[in-house]
Amino acid sequence: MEIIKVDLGDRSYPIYIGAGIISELGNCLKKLPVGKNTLLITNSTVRNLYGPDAEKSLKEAGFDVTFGEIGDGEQNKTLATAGRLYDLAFDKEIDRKSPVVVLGGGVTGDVGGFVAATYLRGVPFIQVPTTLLAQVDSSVGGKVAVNHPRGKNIIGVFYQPGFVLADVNLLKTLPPRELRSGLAEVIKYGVIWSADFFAWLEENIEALLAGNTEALIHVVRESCRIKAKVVEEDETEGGLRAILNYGHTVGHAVEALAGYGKYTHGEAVGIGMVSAARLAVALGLLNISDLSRIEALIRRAGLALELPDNLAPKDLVDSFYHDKKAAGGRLTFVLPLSIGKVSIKKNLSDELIEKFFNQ
Ligand SMILES: NC(=O)c1ccc[n+]([C@@H]2O[C@H](COP(=O)([O-])OP(=O)(O)OC[C@H]3O[C@@H](n4cnc5c(N)ncnc54)[C@H](O)[C@@H]3O)[C@@H](O)[C@H]2O)c1
Ligand SMILES: O=C(O)C(=O)C[C@@H](O)[C@H](O)[C@H](O)COP(=O)(O)O
Ligand SMILES: [Zn+2]
Repeated sequence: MEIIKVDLGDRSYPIYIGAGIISELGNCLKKLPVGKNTLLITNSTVRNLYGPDAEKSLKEAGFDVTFGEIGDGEQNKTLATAGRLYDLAFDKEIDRKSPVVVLGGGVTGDVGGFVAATYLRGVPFIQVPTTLLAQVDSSVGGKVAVNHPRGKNIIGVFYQPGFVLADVNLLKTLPPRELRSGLAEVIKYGVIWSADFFAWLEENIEALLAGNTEALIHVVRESCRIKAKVVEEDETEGGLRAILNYGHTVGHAVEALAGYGKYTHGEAVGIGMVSAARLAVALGLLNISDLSRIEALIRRAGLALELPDNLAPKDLVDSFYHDKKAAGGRLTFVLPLSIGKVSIKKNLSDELIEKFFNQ
């Protein structure tokens, strides 16, 4: 089992990475000063697949387990779902020492984490990510949230987990579409931070798509290492952390406008990364050959490059103004300057953005 540390003072925590380590969940939890009464939040799909393994490990380590099951899909990442989990937590006498263990993809992690952060003003919280996207991104860094009908992750807080346990063996049952979706966030790290990692992905994308264990461990490790560095420097997105939002201004707009669940988060981010890279080329910030490499890798990952045909440019641009990076009515875009380097642009005129997305 490998360990990557997220260094945040008294909110520091380990990310455990390996193949076949779900059996260690209970032992890892025993190291923390928590009570026995555990709420295990998962969805119907993941409960059938891995609920028994997680429950067994927790029980063998002496924990009592209550399952909190949510519906599968982005459309369930709502305050109503959180409300049902609060009711269950109350009924099961979850107290300030009771660990909330979240077993699932980013949807379960975000809504379960939001409940852990807000119930009793915060109870211990553990992330057991079961999708590639959740292992490389959503389980790390403490952004927890639910959606508003008009915008992604509009209601949320920063709340770090006690640890993250990423078992890549769990990815063996992941539908291919979800593996591809996770690769979008993986490619993001190459573009925003590391030309070497991007080049490694160009070499190994087929192995990843085939579910090769060593390749998956490598991407989970490298992605978590990069995300940890960014979060350590800027936990609550005062500045640098916005680079993790590369592709998300357009991506979040596509998800919300198409109706939650039509595009996966990764699919929408893939389209958003291409749009932002093309905007960077139009502004003379990025050269065409880097754009071509970004487009080619996203295409090879099996992801779409183009915005949906039926999406009205005006609706798209309007939704940019609700992006969390927008402030004082001004839009912010994360634009690549080269592979491995991005810039957070706050001074782009509204006219320029409107013209670009209307063409
Ligand atoms: N908090 C953050 O920093 C952060 C970062 C990135 C994304 N997100 C959020 O994460 C969400 C997307 O997460 P996601 O892509 O994991 O989607 P998801 O949670 O909906 O999971 C995708 C699908 O895979 C299924 N699944 C999960 N694990 C499985 C497994 N091991 N085997 C088979 N099926 C499995 C799920 O039931 C679901 O149907 C979005 O809401 C996005 O906004 C948050
Ligand atoms: O951790 C971050 O910071 C990110 O931006 C990671 C993103 O991949 C993730 O989708 C995040 O939830 C988006 O954040 P938001 O603040 O734009 O909702
Ligand atoms: Zn994302």
